[in-house]
Amino acid sequence: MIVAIDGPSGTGKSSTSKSVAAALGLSYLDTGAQYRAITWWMLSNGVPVDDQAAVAAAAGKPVIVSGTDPAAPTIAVDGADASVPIRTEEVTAAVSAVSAVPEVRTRITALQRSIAAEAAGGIVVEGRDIGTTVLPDADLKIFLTASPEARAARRSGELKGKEATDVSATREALIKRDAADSGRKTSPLKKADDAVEVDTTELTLEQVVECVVTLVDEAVAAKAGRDAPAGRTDGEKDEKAGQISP
Ligand SMILES: Nc1ncnc2c1ncn2[C@@H]1O[C@H](COP(=O)(O)OP(=O)(O)O)[C@@H](O)[C@H]1O
Ligand SMILES: Nc1ccn([C@@H]2O[C@H](COP(=O)(O)OP(=O)(O)O)[C@@H](O)[C@H]2O)c(=O)n1
Repeated sequence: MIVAIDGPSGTGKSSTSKSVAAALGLSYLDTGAQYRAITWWMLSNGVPVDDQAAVAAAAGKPVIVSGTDPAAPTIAVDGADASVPIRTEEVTAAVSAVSAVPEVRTRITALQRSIAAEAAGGIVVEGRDIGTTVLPDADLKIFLTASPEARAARRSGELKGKEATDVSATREALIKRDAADSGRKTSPLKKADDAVEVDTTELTLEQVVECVVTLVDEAVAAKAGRDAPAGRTDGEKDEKAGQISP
């Protein structure tokens, strides 16, 4: 079971994906953390993030490793834990420019596909282009939305000090990042045609999780129906299998 959850910032992708994965025993991948990690590496290594050619030339250098346990997801760059530094304002302001570089996307997309392929028990992958580009054959695609006001209020609730009170600055920064992510040439933020859209503005996190768990259960049932050979019951299938390999 592969579940793709996309949408702009503050719609609840990370919180929902982690809870759904934990509830259903699936792995979890935060692809935004990977783009943040490569951005942090560029900033730490003096690569000018507005210089596409410089970013492209360095795109293959950092070694990024994601841990996919939804109860304790991890992100490491060149062997060091990067979970704290990738959340700074500096990284947040630079990540859209770095993630728009095609060489960066090619590398990170390949990494994401290999992680999804290795997740034998299934995985929830969240980001911006999972349903459209990274995993177009996902069993279930969800696109989360929410009003800019709700998203800004949620995000500023997470920030400390002065930023926490400045909801309008957070809102402007969010809108700017959405525009950059939606407007880029390579793999923009976009709802896949076959994604289910869930507007979370008026929903609690618990309600969103419940809604997504129901959608996953339905997708699992539909997949089981598709995989069962036509015209045979499960009992007949077991009997037949038993004859071939006792
Ligand atoms: N439906 C919701 N109602 C209220 N707060 C929410 C809801 N969904 C998420 N949040 C909160 O909003 C913040 C941003 O959520 P997050 O899951 O990080 O969003 P995203 O990954 O889409 O950027 C978190 O503090 C989270 O707890
Ligand atoms: N699949 C993805 C995921 C993130 N990103 C980029 O990474 C940035 C950070 O993603 P994130 O999910 O951590 O952002 P938040 O919504 O948590 O603030 C986004 O603004 C995009 O520029 C992307 O391009 N493609």
